[in-house]
Amino acid sequence: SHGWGYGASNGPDRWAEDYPIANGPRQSPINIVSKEAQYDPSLKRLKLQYDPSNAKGILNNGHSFQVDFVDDTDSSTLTGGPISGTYRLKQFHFHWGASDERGSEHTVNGVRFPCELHLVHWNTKYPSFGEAADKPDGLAVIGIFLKIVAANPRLQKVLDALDSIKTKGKQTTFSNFDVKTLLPSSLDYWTYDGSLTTPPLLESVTWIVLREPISVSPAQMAKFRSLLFNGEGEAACCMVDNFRPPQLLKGRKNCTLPV
Ligand SMILES: COc1ccc(CNS(=O)(=O)c2ccc(S(N)(=O)=O)s2)cc1
Ligand SMILES: [Zn+2]
Repeated sequence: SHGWGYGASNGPDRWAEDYPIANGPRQSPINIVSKEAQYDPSLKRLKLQYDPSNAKGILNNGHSFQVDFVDDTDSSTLTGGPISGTYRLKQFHFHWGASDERGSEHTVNGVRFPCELHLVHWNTKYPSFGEAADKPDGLAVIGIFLKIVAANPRLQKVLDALDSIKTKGKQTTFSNFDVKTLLPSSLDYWTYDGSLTTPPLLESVTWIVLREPISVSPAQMAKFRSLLFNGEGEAACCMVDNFRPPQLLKGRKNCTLPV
């Protein structure tokens, strides 16, 4: 397996060999130090509108699984917050650990969560996602922590679909899903300029990390861990620990809290 991954031979510590930007000035994720976050009165509140009919499919991409959205209109968008203009929802996916004490990519005051949800949006000032993906203001990703509390019924529809995409490359239709149901009650956030957390590690992401986690149960976490990194018929390798650890700030403002 020569491609990048999360194993000893192809994991985050070796990505710089094929993707030198891994050592760049605005890499993600980072550790968020809440007391060092500065207020920025110019920041607005997040405005999210998601149309359930835009949900298209669910795919095991060999690194995580993602739910893809139709993004040819402005019906599922992110506006406000730290960004200007309109960003369209492209997909959402998760990162998680082999056990509950790790799994998130961002950390808060050194605390790791068992899972982190990423809602990936692209700037409509560019003609397409592919065109936006390598621009400094091209993407905006909302990060939401999952915390072991109780079962989250809003996750169930996603988790129930995992049985049919167990191995790399498998996908199935996934329609009529309301992303708003995955949001916590507060949309307070930290924000900073960063990158994709997987290769190609493009430094094109305005990160918006919500302060309030959503809940997940141990049984639901076991469902995430039932996925496989490998393709059908290959040696089984559990899809776990698919997270990049926090990267150096390199002079960036730690984070800026909303008004
Ligand atoms: C131009 O070629 C390209 C451009 C972009 C990609 C990445 N694909 S992607 O946007 O779905 C994401 C990867 C990682 C994400 S994270 N964990 O930071 O939210 S988002 C691949 C090929
Ligand atoms: Zn991600």
